[in-house]
Amino acid sequence: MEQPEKHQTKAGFVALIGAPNAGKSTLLNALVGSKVSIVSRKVQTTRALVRGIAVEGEAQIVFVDTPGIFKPKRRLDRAMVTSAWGGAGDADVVALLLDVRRGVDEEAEAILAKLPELKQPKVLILNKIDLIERSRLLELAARLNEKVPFAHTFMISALNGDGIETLRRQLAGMMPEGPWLYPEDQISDAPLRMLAAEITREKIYERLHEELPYQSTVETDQWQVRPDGSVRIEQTVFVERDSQRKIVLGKGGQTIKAIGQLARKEIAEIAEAPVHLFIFVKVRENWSDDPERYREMGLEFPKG
Ligand SMILES: Nc1nc2c(ncn2[C@@H]2O[C@H](COP(=O)(O)OP(=O)(O)OP(=O)(O)O)[C@@H](O)[C@H]2O)c(=O)[nH]1
Repeated sequence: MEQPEKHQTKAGFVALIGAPNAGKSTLLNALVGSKVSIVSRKVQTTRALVRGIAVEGEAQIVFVDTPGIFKPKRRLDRAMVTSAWGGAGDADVVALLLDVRRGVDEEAEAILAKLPELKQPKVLILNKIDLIERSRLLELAARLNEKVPFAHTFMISALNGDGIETLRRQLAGMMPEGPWLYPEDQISDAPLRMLAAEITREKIYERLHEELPYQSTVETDQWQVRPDGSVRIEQTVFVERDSQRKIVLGKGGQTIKAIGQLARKEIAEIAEAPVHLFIFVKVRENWSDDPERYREMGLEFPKG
């Protein structure tokens, strides 16, 4: 008889599904312990699949951070939703993350109705427990488990870390046996240039969320390591109209300069090198109907 290996490794994928603002990015960062996904108070900031990789004992857990699932209207929204469900279909475990304050609203109902289509084991993660009373929490957990048979229910606060360790341990136990999928020290396989674009986009949102709702996208065109070890990065911000370009530039270029300074600091942290950042702002009418922009974001271009 074959001896079982003493230290059998495990590895697999966990798809995080949830309505916008449920706290997916915050949770991913807490689980992985490093900033790999963009956290923002604005909804729908996560456009592409960003993976964070956590290691727990002998297990490697690869998290697929899905864009918020909501009712798609525009083409870009539809691409995000398709990408979210696609990511879930490939995963070993599907984790539904809910904001306990919002309870079972219309959006949660829509997700719950679709969950049975997925074959994988499902877990329920109730987030933001720091914001509601325990009795309401237990009632919500019971109600949700009546709707969908979840393998586990976790109650956590992604923000203050409550329940995170237990969640990571249990998920690790659910991973299939097999060799690790990524090198041990790797926390994200999202290319650095994509992360850099996300960071700049985050700064634009923080600064201009009133004036420029969702009508911009950022791409990293150049990532050049120089002989002194510093990195020269060129990025383009695409907007749809010249009026938006003026807003992004600001008076005498003040706005883009401020955005660039903030972005440069954070990009230098992930690049672990000094960064020279050059940002260009271009008008591209209907960029949200251009297949090439979708490829850059790692999304399928939805037809029609
Ligand atoms: N009080 C509290 N706030 C939280 C908790 N988790 C997340 N938040 C907040 O909820 C907001 C949304 O969190 P995100 O992580 O950006 O949400 P998301 O689901 O990733 O959103 P998208 O990427 O836009 O789909 C942020 O302001 C977080 O700080 C929590 O456990 N408690």
